[in-house]
Amino acid sequence: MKQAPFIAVEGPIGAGKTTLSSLLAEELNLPIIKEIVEENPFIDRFYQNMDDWSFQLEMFFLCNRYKQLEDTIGQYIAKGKPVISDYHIYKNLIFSERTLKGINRDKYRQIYHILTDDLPRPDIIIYIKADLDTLLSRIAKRSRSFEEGIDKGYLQQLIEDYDVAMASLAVQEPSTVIVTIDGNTIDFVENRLQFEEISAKVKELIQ
Ligand SMILES: Nc1ncnc2c1ncn2[C@@H]1O[C@H](COP(=O)(O)OP(=O)(O)OP(=O)(O)O)[C@@H](O)[C@H]1O
Ligand SMILES: Nc1nc(=O)c2ncn([C@H]3C[C@H](O)[C@@H](CO)O3)c2[nH]1
Repeated sequence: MKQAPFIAVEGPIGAGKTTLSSLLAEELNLPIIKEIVEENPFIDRFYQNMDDWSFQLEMFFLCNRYKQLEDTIGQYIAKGKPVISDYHIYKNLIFSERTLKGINRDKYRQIYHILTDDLPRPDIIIYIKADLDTLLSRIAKRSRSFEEGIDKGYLQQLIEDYDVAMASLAVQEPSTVIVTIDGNTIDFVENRLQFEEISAKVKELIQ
């Protein structure tokens, strides 16, 4: 593994990406890139009416993450500095393939590839897998107003989409190391020992 790895934490909604990446950033003394959530002007409306708001929402996420990734490249990756992010840019495609339809989906896919195909990809992906009940209880625990009443079918579909996407990334980007964590049984929030096992594994990979 190269000396200055680019690490991304991924998984479906509420899997614990921000929590785990923040803990790892602290433990490994890494700068962290977090996705923008609260400032998103479309997210409330999207959860109320996905058909009407998905294109605006997906484009907003894509533009934001593209800009963040450009900044991350300039500040860290191009300078050979390690960095951890609580998402992989590929998540745009995972969500948009599910929420968009027809011509909008085709156009979005093209824009996604134009913007991102030449950008560096993470060296390590930490993929947190969790089932529907676990995600629903974590989402409830976090208690964001716009996620109240989140559609279970949508969440279940995303769980499956993530599995397919990770398998496809393993083929598309064979040099990327994917570390899969069972978010149902591993409690990296309350159980220090379990967190340390994860951080030891990441340390081993980046040394
Ligand atoms: N493994 C875990 N064990 C116990 N609690 C957890 C675990 N992972 C996350 N949590 C809790 O679940 C909630 C959601 O976690 P977090 O916000 O990190 O998820 P996320 O994947 O970043 O969500 P989003 O997809 O919305 O960005 C938080 O309250 C967090 O403390
Ligand atoms: N549709 C859609 N596309 C995305 O790229 C995307 N990224 C995150 N989210 C949702 C999940 C959480 O509710 C909340 C915070 O992660 O925003 C997304 N929703």
